[in-house]
Amino acid sequence: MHIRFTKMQGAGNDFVVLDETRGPLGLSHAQYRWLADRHFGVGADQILSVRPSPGPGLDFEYLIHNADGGEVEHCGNGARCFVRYVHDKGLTTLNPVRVKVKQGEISLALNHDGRVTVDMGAPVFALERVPFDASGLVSTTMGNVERWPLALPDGDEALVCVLSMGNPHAVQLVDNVDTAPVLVQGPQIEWHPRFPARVNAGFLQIVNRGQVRLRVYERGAGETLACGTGACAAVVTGIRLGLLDAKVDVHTHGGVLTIEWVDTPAHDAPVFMTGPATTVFEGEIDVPDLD
Ligand SMILES: N[C@H](CCC[C@H](N)C(=O)O)C(=O)O
Repeated sequence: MHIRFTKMQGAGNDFVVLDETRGPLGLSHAQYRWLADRHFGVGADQILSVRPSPGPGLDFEYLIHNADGGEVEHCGNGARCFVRYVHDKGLTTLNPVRVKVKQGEISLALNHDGRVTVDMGAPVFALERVPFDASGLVSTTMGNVERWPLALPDGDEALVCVLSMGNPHAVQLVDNVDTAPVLVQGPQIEWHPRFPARVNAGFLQIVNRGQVRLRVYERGAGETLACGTGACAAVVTGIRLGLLDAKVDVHTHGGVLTIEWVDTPAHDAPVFMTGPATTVFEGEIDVPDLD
């Protein structure tokens, strides 16, 4: 299948963006995996599909597939690239743009400084909605959030806060992201049996109440240079731990994301993320028939 695509990146998290507004391409999971492959395909952390509005009050639908081919609920850096794409391609002049994602609806706005602000929706802490199996575990509480001891191989343990930003996240505090065991614990946490849908593993270093450093080992993609939903999950966690203020700059290997969240008694206020979105190149490619 011959397809056109746009390569984009948001804080180094990179994407192949497909225009499916005239109809779905009908790609298989194996073909998504091939497109994301950095040796045999184009190379990307995720594949984003732009689809027409599914109904009233919505301007577009947005599908996300991880590099491993699996479809997921949400992608924050991808959302910023999405709104840049639909404006640059002349698919809309609306600003903000209301978009249907698997997990719900989000609002995306292009700012005058070229950055993009996304209403990422509210975090979800109900364990069954992450989902996280806490059976038999005893949590400890810090600030007003529970931390769960995850048993890892070789007697290791990670103390994680779990939440959903539409997609699942497990966030732990580390002294220094540069020396944190991201590439060892990352896959161990991603595939931990207590996460039946797997999970994105965040490693959060608090610099001060307005600055953090973050590395994320992403479900279905491995460590990425930045993770938008991961940045939201990390800041929400830090605020609930009592360690962060309501507006935080998240320093990732790929750039800086600004996250804003005002905690309320119900902890259900929306999270706002602002950051860059850049088109790298346009291309076309023959995708092999793969089931
Ligand atoms: N790997 C994530 C999806 C992409 C999230 C990330 N790229 C972002 O910017 O939020 C998951 O499986 O839930």
